[in-house]
Amino acid sequence: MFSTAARALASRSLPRAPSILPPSRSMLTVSRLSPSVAELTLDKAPANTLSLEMALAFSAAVSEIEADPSVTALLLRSSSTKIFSAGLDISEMSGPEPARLADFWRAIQGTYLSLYSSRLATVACIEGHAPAGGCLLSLMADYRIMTGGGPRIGLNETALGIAAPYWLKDMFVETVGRRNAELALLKGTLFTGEEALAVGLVDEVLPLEEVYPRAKEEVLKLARIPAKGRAETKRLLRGAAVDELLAGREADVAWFTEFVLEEGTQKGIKAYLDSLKKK
Ligand SMILES: CCCC/C=C/CC(=O)SCCNC(=O)CCNC(=O)[C@H](O)C(C)(C)COP(=O)(O)OP(=O)(O)OC[C@H]1O[C@@H](n2cnc3c(N)ncnc32)[C@H](O)[C@@H]1OP(=O)(O)O
Repeated sequence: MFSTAARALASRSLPRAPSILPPSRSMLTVSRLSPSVAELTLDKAPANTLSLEMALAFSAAVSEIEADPSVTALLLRSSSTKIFSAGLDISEMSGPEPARLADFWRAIQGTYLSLYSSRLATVACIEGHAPAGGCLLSLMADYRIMTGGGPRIGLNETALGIAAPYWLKDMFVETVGRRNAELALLKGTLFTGEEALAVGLVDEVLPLEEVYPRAKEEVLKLARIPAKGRAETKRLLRGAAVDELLAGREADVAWFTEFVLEEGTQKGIKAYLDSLKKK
């Protein structure tokens, strides 16, 4: 059964990410695939990491697209075929200034609140790697199409000595099932496209050159489903999860900041960041 609050959610628009900084549009591009379908391209070299500014720009772009009533569907992709998104910008969590760290997490929550609760039909076109926060971005979509072979997707937070927040963990459990999620989360598994398909983390796997054309075909198809019923169904499926985070947003910020600022966590994050830079 859905809570009264979750039902109420269905009849009002959701709060968006806080406007801490003016969103920069240079990290994202928005275009139209058709009069009713928008395409949002992550374009922040080299790895489409989610910094505070990128997270705010992402939520602002989704809100802007949604504000146009003629748009019913959204395709999310990366300008790079190598990396969809390398997840959260780890330098935001290494030796952070506490107030910025808290704003950073609010902005990350905002990406989830904006896309997971979106009225739009959404497809993620995952041509390259999508670890951790990259996997989060794709999990928020309604349908995921990924390249087979090389790129990896999954929640590898434990490998960094951190943990996925409960709302990301919940979305992962909902998608791949309890046992698959436990196995993957505890080990920090990153899946190939084929492995991800086997556990239900993605919906289709194709050779690289076929991923984007197929993603376009799917989003154009989804755009033709009557928008009102689809949006209402989505709210019924996801409203309670969104509502839970809305009710406990600051408690989640406190959990994140305390965890990240701990000395042991800081050591692990710094070592991981250094290993990335030394590659
Ligand atoms: C309680 C806390 C809960 C917090 C939840 C956190 C979720 C997260 O998202 S944490 C971030 C997890 N992300 C990763 O572990 C991915 C790390 N990156 C990689 O494994 C690789 O970059 C890649 C497999 C995605 C791509 O490899 P490739 O060889 O093509 O590129 P690189 O040379 O490694 O990267 C290019 C460039 O980008 C920098 N970089 C990559 N990822 C991140 C990142 N997440 N944060 C900051 N910077 C990143 C990398 O250092 C390179 O920089 P330079 O060109 O300056 O060397």
